[in-house]
Amino acid sequence: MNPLSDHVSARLPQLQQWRRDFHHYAESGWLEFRTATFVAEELHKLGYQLKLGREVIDADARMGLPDEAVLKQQEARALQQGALPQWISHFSGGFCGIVATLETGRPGPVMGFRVDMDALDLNESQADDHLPQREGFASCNAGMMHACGHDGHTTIGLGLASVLMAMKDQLSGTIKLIFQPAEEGVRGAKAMVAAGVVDDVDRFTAIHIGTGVPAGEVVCGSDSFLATTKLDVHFTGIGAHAGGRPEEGRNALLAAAQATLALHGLTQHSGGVARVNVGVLQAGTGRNVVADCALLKVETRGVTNQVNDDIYQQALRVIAGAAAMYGVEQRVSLMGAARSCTPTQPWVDFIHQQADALGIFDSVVDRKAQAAGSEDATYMMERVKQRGGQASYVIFGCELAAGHHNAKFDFDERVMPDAITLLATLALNQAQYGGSR
Ligand SMILES: O=C(O)C[C@H](NC(=O)Cc1c[nH]c2ccccc12)C(=O)O
Repeated sequence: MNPLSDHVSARLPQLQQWRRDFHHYAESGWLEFRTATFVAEELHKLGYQLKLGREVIDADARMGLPDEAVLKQQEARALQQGALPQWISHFSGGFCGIVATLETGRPGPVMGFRVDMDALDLNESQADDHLPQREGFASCNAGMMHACGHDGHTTIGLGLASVLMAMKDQLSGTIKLIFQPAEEGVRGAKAMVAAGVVDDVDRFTAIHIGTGVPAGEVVCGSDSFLATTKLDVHFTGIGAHAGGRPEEGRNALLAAAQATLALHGLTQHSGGVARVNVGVLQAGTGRNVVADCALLKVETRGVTNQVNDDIYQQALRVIAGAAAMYGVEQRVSLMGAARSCTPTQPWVDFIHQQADALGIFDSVVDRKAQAAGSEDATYMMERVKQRGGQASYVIFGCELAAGHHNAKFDFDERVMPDAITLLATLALNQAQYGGSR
């Protein structure tokens, strides 16, 4: 046994308790009020310096913010569910971000670690074969579910905070732990970058668990992120009597339906993988009324920023065309965005070497070929790289009960201590890093 593994092992019950609590009180993007107060309280108790809310989130750079009424109602819901009143004012109005800093007082780099805290807009399965349901920690919030593992990420962030504080005499430089809201829909990271949270970071590491990587494998420099743009489209037509005067109507429902079918055909690009998804289509108000309103929630993705931009421009033409076909108005709102981004090789090499040396992983690889998801941590990586720092994105493989974004998603909790062990090792052994900066 070594001191690090002792510290991690001693925290196993705490890790499970945190994770299951966050899972039970799942909160969607910009609404992580309860989660954020608990994270703040734990980090404060550990002795970290905290920056909260507006200090770490630029109000105007937030994308895809729920409206004022929802923010208010969800804050009240969080307080009813035990959110800590002494912290809530910092997060009020959709500012659920936290940056915890540990200055060791010894010279060394600023090491940044980023985790995300939000759930997805999804109803969790209530079937008996779904472990969180069986064990009583399935989401109690309708339409909100941790179906991507961010409950695990938040827990890994807190576990890392706890272990590093316990071993602070062996650290040098500065540790900066970033707890981000609203990763789903790629809405939160840009606002934290705009607030300057990574401007002083020399070596940046973001993480994800699962994503199809097998248990026991760690990907040290994932680079398969799709650039993406998220948009809401509002069609406004004219209502009319569907039997008596249909010709006087302008049908927003048909425009939305036409646009949806055409959008799903827009995935051809010689530059590589491109995707379009219409995840929500809402239209109309009554059976015998020509629908005067419709809403689409759309995303485009591409293997490069260029491919995504091209598909996005094509999507705008399709939307305008569908509106013209039916004589309705259309308005597009940008709801989120992320870039494709590659990690810096010297930092990937260091992570790889440290993961190998730990001996707790069956397989350590640099990258995975498959393009799959998007990530707004890419904004943070890009900023750190721009300023000459190192950045990577590490994926910890683990067994999943069902795929990401599925109502039966669940992950094997044993991935959490392994992730904490590697991340803590990067901080503890940073002096062994031989690359630039
Ligand atoms: O675009 C988003 O809303 C972000 C969201 N992000 C993730 O799901 C995280 C993720 C990144 N890479 C992978 C690969 C597989 C599953 C999940 C991911 C996504 O891609 O839908």
